[in-house]
Amino acid sequence: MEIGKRSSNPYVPKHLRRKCTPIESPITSSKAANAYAETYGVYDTKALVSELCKQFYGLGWVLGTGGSVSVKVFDDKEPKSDQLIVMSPSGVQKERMMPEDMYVLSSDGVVLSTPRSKSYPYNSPKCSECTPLFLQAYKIRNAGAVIHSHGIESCLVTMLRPLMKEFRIKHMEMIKGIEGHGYHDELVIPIIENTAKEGELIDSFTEAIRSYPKSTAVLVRNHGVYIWGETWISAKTQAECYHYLFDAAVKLHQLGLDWPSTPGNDTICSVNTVRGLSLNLLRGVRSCIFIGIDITHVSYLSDALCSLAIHKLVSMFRSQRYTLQLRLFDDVPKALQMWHASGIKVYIFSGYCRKVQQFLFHHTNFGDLRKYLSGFFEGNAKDRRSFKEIFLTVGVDNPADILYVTDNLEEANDAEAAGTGGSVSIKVHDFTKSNSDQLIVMSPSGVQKERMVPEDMYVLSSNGVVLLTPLPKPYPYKFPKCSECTPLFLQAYKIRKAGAVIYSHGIEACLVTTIRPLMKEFRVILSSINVYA
Ligand SMILES: CSC[C@@H](O)[C@@H](O)C(=O)COP(=O)(O)O
Ligand SMILES: [Zn+2]
Repeated sequence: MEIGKRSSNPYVPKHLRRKCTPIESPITSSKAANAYAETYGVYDTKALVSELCKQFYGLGWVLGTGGSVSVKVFDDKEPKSDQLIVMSPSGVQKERMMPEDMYVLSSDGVVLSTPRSKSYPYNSPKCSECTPLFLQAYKIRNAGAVIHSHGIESCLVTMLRPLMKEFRIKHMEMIKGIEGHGYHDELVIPIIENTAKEGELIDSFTEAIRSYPKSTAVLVRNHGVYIWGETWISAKTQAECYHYLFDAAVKLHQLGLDWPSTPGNDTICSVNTVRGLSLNLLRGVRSCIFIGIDITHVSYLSDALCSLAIHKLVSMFRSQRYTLQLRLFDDVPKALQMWHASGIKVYIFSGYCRKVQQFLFHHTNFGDLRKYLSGFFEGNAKDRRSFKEIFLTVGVDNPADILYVTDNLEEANDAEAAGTGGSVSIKVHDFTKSNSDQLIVMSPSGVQKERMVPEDMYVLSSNGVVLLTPLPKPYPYKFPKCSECTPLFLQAYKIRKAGAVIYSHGIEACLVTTIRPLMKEFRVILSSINVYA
């Protein structure tokens, strides 16, 4: 393991990463191994496990010191089977966990780092009793993270049919969230019998893992569930889906319904992928980027000024009678900064004279951004000569090395025809356009929704063309993909002129369709609650 060259652990969300100097010595002894166990890659994972403990406490999975969480320390130079393991301690209040409370183990279970003892009334630290079981999931299934939950649903679901050695469920959309399963698959999870001590589960647990190679969970009767995944994201996502399905089974049982025979709707078609332009700004090498600007980006003190010529506005501004500001969306300065830092030259291209362009980028809502710009060009996207002039001036051999960025699809097509390597809109909100012309912001597919930030969103034109794709994140995050719900959302926007659409997997929304399997409508009468469309 080479330590000195280690960069911050991309496996862990950015806000949890620690900035500190890595330890320089390679691991040659157990002392060095202990030193490695304190590097920031390990610290980041400790921070992640303590954050997950808090989150899982909120979900009721690790109440009363029950349950446990463990994640491998990602290291792209080591096979996963050799990577270190961070483990929550035994008998602790999970919602109060801090990174320094965590244990670090070698891949074969040797404790490399023990948390410091705390004064009375805390017990002296002890590694989780789940350790031997976690190690089996790591070893046999090559897991990247293992979660043990005491969530009440996972306990109750094993009690409904005390003689059953398996939990089975089908015809539930959330089954798709379990690795290796589709909507039409039946989910089967082994149930093992509880023992007085967690460690005594080891034989039946190991046998269950081996006998159910498709399962990524083992239920422990009257106790809880063990869940693992290739990465912490996969383990967590699956854990959420498993708990949802256990909850659904318990509720269906309460309703007197037999959950495995829940009828499905096999007529649902698979959704089409969205056609259109999906261009990621970081994909492919570009030597320079051109940004087209037009009047829609400029906000004025008074709407009445909108129709005035930009030159006049500038002179009015100079006369100090009005305030003029180039209003940019939050991600614009970030993008400019990022491109600038990575050596990409960014130019402004606009029908406005260069003086005006400079003036606007001098006075933005993020201050003077001219330092990120390499030049200003005046021209018309329709005029090929403008582009020829640009190619000559900036000195690119291949016009495809230029990325032309605009909020105007027509202009983008003109630029592309002139040979620039594609086009993408940054963002635009044109208040003059009607509702049906407005852009759509869409959450991405297969993501942890509670961790979403504005930069993770897709931007689509009103007819479903993807105009802006979020940047990819490092492992273990998946490559961005637009929501599978997109075609359905577009219908609600188009047919109902909706301003927003929400698609919920709320368990109530699911169960209400199951109660009367043959009914094609949900109706409420004589109720004090009215359902509004
Ligand atoms: C409520 S105590 C539960 C424990 O005995 C055990 O089942 C458990 O899940 C947690 O083990 P721990 O050793 O605290 O990590
Ligand atoms: Zn337990």
